[in-house]
Amino acid sequence: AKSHMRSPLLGLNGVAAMKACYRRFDPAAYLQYNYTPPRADFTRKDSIVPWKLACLHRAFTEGDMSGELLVDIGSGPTLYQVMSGCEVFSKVLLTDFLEVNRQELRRWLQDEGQCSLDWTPYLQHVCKLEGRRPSAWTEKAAKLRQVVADILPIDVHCSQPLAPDALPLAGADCLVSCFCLESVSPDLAAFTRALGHIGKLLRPGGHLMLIGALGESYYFAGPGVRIPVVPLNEAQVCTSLKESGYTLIRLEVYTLTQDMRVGVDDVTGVFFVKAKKD
Ligand SMILES: C[S@@+](CC[C@H](N)C(=O)[O-])C[C@H]1O[C@@H](n2cnc3c(N)ncnc32)[C@H](O)[C@@H]1O
Ligand SMILES: O=S(=O)(c1ccc2c(c1)CN[C@@H](CF)C2)N1CCSCC1
Repeated sequence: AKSHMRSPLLGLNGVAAMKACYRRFDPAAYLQYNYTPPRADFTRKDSIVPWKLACLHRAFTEGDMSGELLVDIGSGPTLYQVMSGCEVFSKVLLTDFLEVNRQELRRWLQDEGQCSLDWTPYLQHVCKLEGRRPSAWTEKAAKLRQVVADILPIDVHCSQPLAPDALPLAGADCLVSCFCLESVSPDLAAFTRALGHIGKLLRPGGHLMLIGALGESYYFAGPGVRIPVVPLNEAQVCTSLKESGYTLIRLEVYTLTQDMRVGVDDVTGVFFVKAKKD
């Protein structure tokens, strides 16, 4: 009977249970679910991709950024999140908890082919935002391959998420993190703690670009791979930022249209935060 079917995750603490879920994360499926149409439809003005890429472009190019080192926290198998930043920072570090994701990134960066997703439309769109002709995407791809210095293991639940020698003593000049913290934390307290842990990687006065899901309680990272998510609202995001030593510069919210709700998760909105470390 069902009753004796105890979940193998029971008995683990919340963080350990989340880590057990991630052992089944399927990069190719994840990319297919989230980074192809209808969610990634460049022909539609109201699609979420143009909105997110525009938020990142504006945040990186409005003139208040300085320094050399940008670190992407929980990169996963995706690169869109550093396509604007790679023109502003001379060194970019990508990070993820899973080797399968680090491998996916390495495959693209070493241009070995067999990538799970073609990032060209994303590169072309960011070129357009920069006032360049879309055919400059090959130069942007080369720039990205040139500035990404490494792809490192990370665990945002550790008080020191990266290896001790991964960053210069002063820390990173800028962090970007997309759909990571709320997707890897068992509850709001763990989300806020993780925000504090990554804050320690950032120099005072450095910027954090945080993108994440609002109102999401689960998502699928492969067929039958259901991963729990901390459902957040805007107020909780703002409170967690303040509690973790950041000053909010801007919060923007995108509410997903009905046709963007494709069954791979129950996300209702996406937030974009630009903040500064106190
Ligand atoms: C929902 S995906 C986000 C991927 C990508 N940043 C994006 O924008 O789509 C969450 C990522 O967090 C990673 N992750 C899981 N546990 C983690 C942990 N404890 N610390 C840091 N990253 C973790 C996963 O491997 C996965 O790549
Ligand atoms: O905002 S998305 O639709 C998106 C992208 C990624 C995710 C979600 C939503 C919601 N579930 C998250 C689970 F962690 C992952 N988007 C997909 C197209 S490109 C820009 C990002």
